[in-house]
Amino acid sequence: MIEAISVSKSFGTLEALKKASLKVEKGSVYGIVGSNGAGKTTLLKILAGIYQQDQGEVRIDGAGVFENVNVKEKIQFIPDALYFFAQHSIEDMAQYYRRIYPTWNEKRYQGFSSIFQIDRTKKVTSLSKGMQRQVAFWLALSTMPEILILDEPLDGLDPVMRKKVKKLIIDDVADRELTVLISSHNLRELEDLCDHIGILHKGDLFLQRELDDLKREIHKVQIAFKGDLPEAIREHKSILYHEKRGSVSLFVVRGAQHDVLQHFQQFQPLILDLLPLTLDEIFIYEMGGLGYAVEELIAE
Ligand SMILES: Nc1ncnc2c1ncn2[C@@H]1O[C@H](COP(=O)(O)OP(=O)(O)OP(=O)(O)O)[C@@H](O)[C@H]1O
Repeated sequence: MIEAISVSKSFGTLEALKKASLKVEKGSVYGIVGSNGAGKTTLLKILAGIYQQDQGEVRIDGAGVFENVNVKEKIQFIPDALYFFAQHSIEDMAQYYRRIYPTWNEKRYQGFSSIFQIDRTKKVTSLSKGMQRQVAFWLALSTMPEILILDEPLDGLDPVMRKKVKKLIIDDVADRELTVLISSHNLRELEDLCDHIGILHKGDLFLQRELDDLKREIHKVQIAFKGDLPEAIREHKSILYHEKRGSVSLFVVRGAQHDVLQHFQQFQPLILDLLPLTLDEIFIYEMGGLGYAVEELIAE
């Protein structure tokens, strides 16, 4: 289990992370989303034990992570900017990992060669960006990690490899309760993988929910009337967005489905549709509440 309790981190005068708290249960997949510069990488690096927090506590299975070798052996962190030793082939890197990780699984490493299909004698730094990312997953998953921390993990992978890597992660979560923390701007992808979502903005982890709850709590309403839109319809306290498209009005409203329906039905519309939002849309509307301009970003 990963726990962060009121964790803060500054770089000079910049507060990159402000009292962030989160809990990722064993076997759970937690996605961090946020605007550029929100503090996602900073948070992941603290949880992976690469940066030390200024304040607060970080615990992996109850123990501190910074400079704690026993804990770090259980964690694999794949950063957004990958690093490999300049002259090392894949096999040399594997040898390095074999020496460091007592949990290294040789059978798995050999077996993955049919998935990744890259010549193991090749120098890693001579490979393409996407191939280097494949190597990062190949090595990381061969150590049988208990915790996987991924920063923009699928960036640069082709669609087939994305699918294969996602399957490897999902299988490890199902088969051996791998705990995963992922940051990504690709919300469509997070939607496939995550059961929990946290939204970070300017160092503040301001919203955390189970993905299913998040989706249940916010709705897109398409509504049309014979005449004009009744003025009182806008009085629902949790309307996040409203737009008129011809004779149809679109509302994004936070609240329980039953309450939202009841509010709109009382005006006896000609058409009333309640639609689910994608994670992309939820992110855009929630960020809109924080002053981000949403109008030009609205998904259909
Ligand atoms: N080593 C560092 N030294 C100084 N400032 C830093 C350092 N690392 C991050 N920052 C600053 O901290 C803030 C958060 O950066 P971070 O990389 O964590 O954001 P992010 O959410 O991962 O962004 P992105 O989505 O753009 O990758 C930014 O303002 C960044 O400039």
